[in-house]
Amino acid sequence: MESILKQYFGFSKFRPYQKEIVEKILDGKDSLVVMATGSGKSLCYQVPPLIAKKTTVVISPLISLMQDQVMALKQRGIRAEYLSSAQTDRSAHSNAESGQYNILYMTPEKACVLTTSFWSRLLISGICLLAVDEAHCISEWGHDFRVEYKQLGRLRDVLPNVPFVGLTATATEKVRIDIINSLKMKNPHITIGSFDRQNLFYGVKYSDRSSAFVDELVKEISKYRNSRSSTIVYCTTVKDAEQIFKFLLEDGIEAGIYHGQMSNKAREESHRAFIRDEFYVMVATIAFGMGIDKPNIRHVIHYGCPKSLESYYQESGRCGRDGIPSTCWLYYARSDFGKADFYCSEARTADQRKAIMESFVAAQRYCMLTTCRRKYLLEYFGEKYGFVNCGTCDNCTSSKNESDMSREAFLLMACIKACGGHWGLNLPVDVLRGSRSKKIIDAQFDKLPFHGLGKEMPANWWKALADQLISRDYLIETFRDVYKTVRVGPKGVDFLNSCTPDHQPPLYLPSPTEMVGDMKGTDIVGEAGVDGLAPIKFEGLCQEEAQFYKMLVEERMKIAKKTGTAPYAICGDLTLKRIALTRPSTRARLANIDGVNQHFLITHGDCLLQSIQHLSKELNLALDGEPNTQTPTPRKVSTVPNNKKLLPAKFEAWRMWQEDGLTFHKIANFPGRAAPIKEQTVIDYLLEAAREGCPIDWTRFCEDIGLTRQLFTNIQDVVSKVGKEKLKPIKTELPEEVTYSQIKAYLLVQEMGISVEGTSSGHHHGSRVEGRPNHESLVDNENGGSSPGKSEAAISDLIGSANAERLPFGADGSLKSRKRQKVDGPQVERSATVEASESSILRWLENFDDGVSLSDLLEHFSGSKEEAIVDLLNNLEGEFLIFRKNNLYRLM
Ligand SMILES: Nc1ncnc2c1ncn2[C@@H]1O[C@H](COP(=O)(O)OP(=O)(O)OP(=O)(O)O)[C@@H](O)[C@H]1O
Repeated sequence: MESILKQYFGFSKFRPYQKEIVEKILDGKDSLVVMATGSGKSLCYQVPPLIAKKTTVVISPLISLMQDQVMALKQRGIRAEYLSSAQTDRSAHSNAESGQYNILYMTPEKACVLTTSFWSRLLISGICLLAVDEAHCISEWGHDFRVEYKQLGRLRDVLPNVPFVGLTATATEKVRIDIINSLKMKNPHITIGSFDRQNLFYGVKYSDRSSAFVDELVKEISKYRNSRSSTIVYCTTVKDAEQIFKFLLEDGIEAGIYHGQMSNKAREESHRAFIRDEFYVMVATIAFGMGIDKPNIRHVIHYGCPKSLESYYQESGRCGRDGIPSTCWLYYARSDFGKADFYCSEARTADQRKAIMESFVAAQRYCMLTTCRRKYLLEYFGEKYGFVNCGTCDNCTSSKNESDMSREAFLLMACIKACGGHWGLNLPVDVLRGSRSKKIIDAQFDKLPFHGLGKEMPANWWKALADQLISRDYLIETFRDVYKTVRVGPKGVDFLNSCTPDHQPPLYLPSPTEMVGDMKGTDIVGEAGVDGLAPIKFEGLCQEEAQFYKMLVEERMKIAKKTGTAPYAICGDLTLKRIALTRPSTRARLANIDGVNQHFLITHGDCLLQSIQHLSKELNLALDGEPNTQTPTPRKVSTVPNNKKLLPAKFEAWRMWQEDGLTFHKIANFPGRAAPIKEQTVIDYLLEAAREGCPIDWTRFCEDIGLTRQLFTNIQDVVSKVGKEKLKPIKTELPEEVTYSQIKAYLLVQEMGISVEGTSSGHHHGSRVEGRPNHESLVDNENGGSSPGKSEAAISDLIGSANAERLPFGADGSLKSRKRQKVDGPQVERSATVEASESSILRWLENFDDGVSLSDLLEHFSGSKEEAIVDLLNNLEGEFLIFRKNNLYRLM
C-alpha cells in the first residue's frame, strides 16, 4: 500500500484513517467515510483499484468536478476516465466496460441509465468498488439533496458483492443513516474523522455595504492577486457577484465570474481558467461550490452571510485543501439576516422549513460570535472541541475590546420587557431610538420612559448589543416559522432586578466590529491579513529560496501549459516548496521529495532538474540542501513493532502520544471521538501498547503520570511485601494519592526489564527524545534485550545506587534514561563478501517489508564500496524501483 501511495501519489505516508479505510474496502466491506474537506477522502477510493488491479466506479455530482479529477489522476499515471454526455471520446464507454480504467467517474444520472449489460461486463472485467462521493446528496436532510442520488441503491442489485463506500464532509447522524439505508449498506465500517481544518484561519467582519467598504475589499483582494494566491469571493446574489466583479475589473484585477445565470459554456470556461491559474480571483455565487477540486486556494471570502452553517463549512472548506495555511473571511451585513423567508421557500415540508431556518440562524450566530469560531463550528457539527482558544480565528487572536455596557443593556432589556416581549428586535430598538411610527403610537410605546433614550446609537448597534445579550442568555430568541421574537430570560430578569434607573451593576461585553462603527481606515481583513499570511506561506524559506519558489511556480506553469493541464495537477505547492528548500540535483533526490510521484519524475523530472540547476546558479543557492536526508545515521536493522495485536483505538492512542506528542488529556478528548474517554483509559492503552512492543518515551511517560524515583522505591517496597499478582493490595498499602496508573507502570517497567545500565556499555541513551519518534528507540541492544529476572535486579541496583548518572531518575526524582526495547526483526543473513548490484540490492530488500538503512546495506554488501552502493541506490530510487521512508530503503 505504501509503495502504491509513493508511486502514484508521491506521498510518503497515509493520513489518519486512510490506510484503515483502504484495508476495509479491500476486504470487501461497505464503508461510510465522514471526514473534513481536504482531509484526503478521495485517496481512500483511488488506492484500492491500483492494488486490486480492478476498476473503481466513482459517482460524482458534477461533470466539471469529474473532469478535473480525471485530469489530475492522468498526471499521476493513473488510467482514469469519466462517462457523461460531455464525454467526446467515443471509445470511453467500451473501454470502461472492458475494465481499461483504474478509476471510472460518472454522474448519478449516468449510473442509473447505464444498461445492466454494461454492469455485467464490468463485473466480468473486474470492479472492486463503487464509491459515492458527496454522499450527503442522497439525503433530504442534507443541504444539497439530489433526487438522482436516491436511485443509486438500485445498483446493489446489479453489483452484488461489490463493496460500496459513501464519502462526505458533512453529515449529521440523520444523514448518515439515510446514506447507509439508501445505499443498502450491510454492516458498514464507519469512519468519522475530525471536522477541524487546522490550517484555516476563520474571521468575520461587519460590512455596511457602502462603496467605501467595497473599495477596501477590492484593495485587499488586489493584494491577494499580487501574491498570486487563488481566491474565491462568494456572494449571496448574482447582483452582488456582478458588482464586485465589475469593481475588480475597474481596478485592473483580472478576475473571473461564475453564477447560475451564465450559460453553461461561459461557466465552464470561467471554471477552467481559474483552475489553470489564468486568473487568481473568482467571484461566484454558491453555484461554484462542490465542484472545485483546486487544492491551492488560499483565501475564501464570503460577501454576505451564507444560508447555512453547513454550506459555509463546505464553501470555506474549498480553502487550503493542500494543508497550507489559508484564510476564510466572512463579511456580513445585517440585511443578510432578513433572507430567511427566501431560503425557506425552497422547503417542501414543515420539517425541512424548520431545518433550513435552524441552520440559517446558526450561520447568523456565527457572524455575531465573540468567542472562538472554530469551537462554535465544530460543536455545531457535534464534535467536542477541548479548547477555549484555537489561536487561529479572529476572536482568539485579536485583543477583545470589552467595555462596560451595563446602562445600554439595562435600557434595551427594560424596553424589550416593557414592550411585552413578543416582538422581534426592530420594534423595541425603534422605541429606544424615538421612532413615532404608527405601530408605536397605536401601542402607546411612545409613552414608555425609554422612548428616545437610545437615539444617539444606530439601530444596528442596538441589534448587535442584543445579539451579545442573546449569546449570553440574558435575552431569549424564539422562532415562529421564519419570524423571531425576543424576550428577557431569567438571567436578564435577575440583572434588571439589580438595576435602578440611576445605577446598574457592571456588565462587560465585547464589541463586535458592527458596534465599533465606522469601517473606514480599518484593515478589513483583520489583523492576520494578507501580509500576515505571507510569512506563513514562505515559512522556512529564506529570501532567495522564496524567490526560487516563485520561479518554480513559473516553471510549473510552463509545464502545465505545454501539457494542457492545470498547474496543481503537475505538482502541489507544498511539493514545490520542498523542492525550493532542497534543490535536488539528481533524479533520486527529486524522487525522494514528498509529493513527487513516478509519472511526474519520468515525464518532467529531467526538465525540472535542469531548471533547478539553472535557477540555483542564478540565485547563488547551493544544490542539494538538507544533507541529513542523504546521509542517514548508521543503525541496526529493525522493524516497526508488531502492533497487530493492538486494537486500532489503542494503537491510535499510542501513535498520538508517542508520535504526535499529544497529552493524555488531548488524546482522551480528541475531537472526532464519538465521546471523550478517560485519561486513565489512555494511560492503560499506552501501557498495553508498550507491552505489545510499541516504543515508549519512558522519561516523558513517567513524568506525565508523576512516577518519581521516590514513588518507584515506595511501590517496590510494597510489592516486595504483598507481591505483584493483585493491584488492590499494593494500592491499599500505599498512600491514597498513589494511582493505579503509577502502580501499573512500575510493574510493566519491571516486567519489561527497562534498564539502561543492563545493556551494553557502548549505548547510552540518556538524553530525552521528544515529539516525533526516534527510530533508534526501536533498536535492539547488542545484548539481545533484557530478561525479566535480570531487570528486576537491575532496577533494584539502580534505585539503590549512589551513582546519579546510572539512575533512571535524575536528582529531582524524575526519570532520566530511555528504555531500549527488544523488537524482533527478520533474521538477516550476513556475509562479509557480498557485492552490490542493482539486482542484488533489490533481491535483498525483498526480505525487509519495513525497509533498511544505508548502514545496514553497507554492512551487508561489504564487498562493495560505500560510494558504489550509494550510486546504485540513487539509480534505483531515480527509477522508482525503491523508495525511502524515514531514511529506510524499501522496495517499490
Ligand atoms: N496521504 C497524503 N499525504 C499528503 N497529501 C495528501 C494525502 N492524501 C491526500 N492528500 C492531499 O490532500 C488534498 C485533499 O485531498 P482530497 O481531495 O482527497 O480531499 P477530500 O477529503 O476529498 O476533500 P473534499 O471533501 O473537499 O473533496 C489533495 O491535495 C491531496 O493530494
